[in-house]
Amino acid sequence: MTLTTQPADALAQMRETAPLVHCITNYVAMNIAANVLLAAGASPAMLHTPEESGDFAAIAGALTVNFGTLSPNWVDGMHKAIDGAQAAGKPWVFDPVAHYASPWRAGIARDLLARQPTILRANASEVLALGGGETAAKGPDAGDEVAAAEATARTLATELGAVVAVTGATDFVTDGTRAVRIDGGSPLMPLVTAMGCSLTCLVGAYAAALDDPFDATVGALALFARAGDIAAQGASGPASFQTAFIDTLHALRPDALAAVAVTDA
Ligand SMILES: Nc1ncnc2c1ncn2[C@@H]1O[C@H](COP(=O)(O)OP(=O)(O)O)[C@@H](O)[C@H]1O
Ligand SMILES: Cc1ncsc1CCOP(=O)(O)O
Ligand SMILES: [Mg+2]
Repeated sequence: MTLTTQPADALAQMRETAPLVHCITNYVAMNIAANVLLAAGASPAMLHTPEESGDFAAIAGALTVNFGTLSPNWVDGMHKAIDGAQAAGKPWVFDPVAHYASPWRAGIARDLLARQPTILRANASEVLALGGGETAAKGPDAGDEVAAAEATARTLATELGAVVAVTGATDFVTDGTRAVRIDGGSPLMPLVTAMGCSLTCLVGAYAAALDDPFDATVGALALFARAGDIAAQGASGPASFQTAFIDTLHALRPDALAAVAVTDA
């Protein structure tokens, strides 16, 4: 097995650490992502202004950068936050939401990728397009299967020296050497906005608590997969699923993660 720290132990460590996570995320995601982190056992802070983002990133356990709702002032705040995190030796996670949506956004994605993220978390269409591939997607929703993006993810991980997580019905995580697939979750997950953005923030929480960013990423994705399975059982649609999902994150005990299928790829 590729993992040194299994998802159950990773969850216990993350909760014991209760890491402060500096999340630069979009207006759509701020509320649900903060609630996801609190329910899972981390401590979120959603702030982005360049006047303070560098100082704050240095005192947080990890930084996450998601550019879903972008403006020039935010871009400045992102770069200052990355400066602060890197100077303090803290990991940072990049979520390039719909980076192919406009030439301006694509250029900013290239600039941020050049800043050496510790972890890249994206859906299959975003990963495919980062590798120069064709995608059917135009906005934040994926239009491609994870399997179609696995080879690109391996190449990107090696080129960037980062962990790359491609999410969808079956998630794929690689650092260029190790690779796993994670099954679970629910088809209701892509029907709730900002689930991926929330997951990116949670990956940051795990990266703050664990030394190995690969194990951290797999741990966070395994928690989402298991919580998605459980929450879907009592949900009648996307809205009740969202509520049940946050309740499940709060109630879930580490030993429940033994049921998640994490297989070498
Ligand atoms: N069809 C599906 N079945 C099960 N889980 C899914 C499905 N689609 C997405 N997920 C899960 O939803 C979460 C968000 O992933 P995804 O929808 O790919 O991100 P994004 O919201 O950025 O497009 C991940 O935990 C992923 O595993
Ligand atoms: C709908 C939307 N529009 C801009 S950002 C955003 C949220 C995207 O969230 P996710 O990538 O998690 O689906
Ligand atoms: Mg997304």
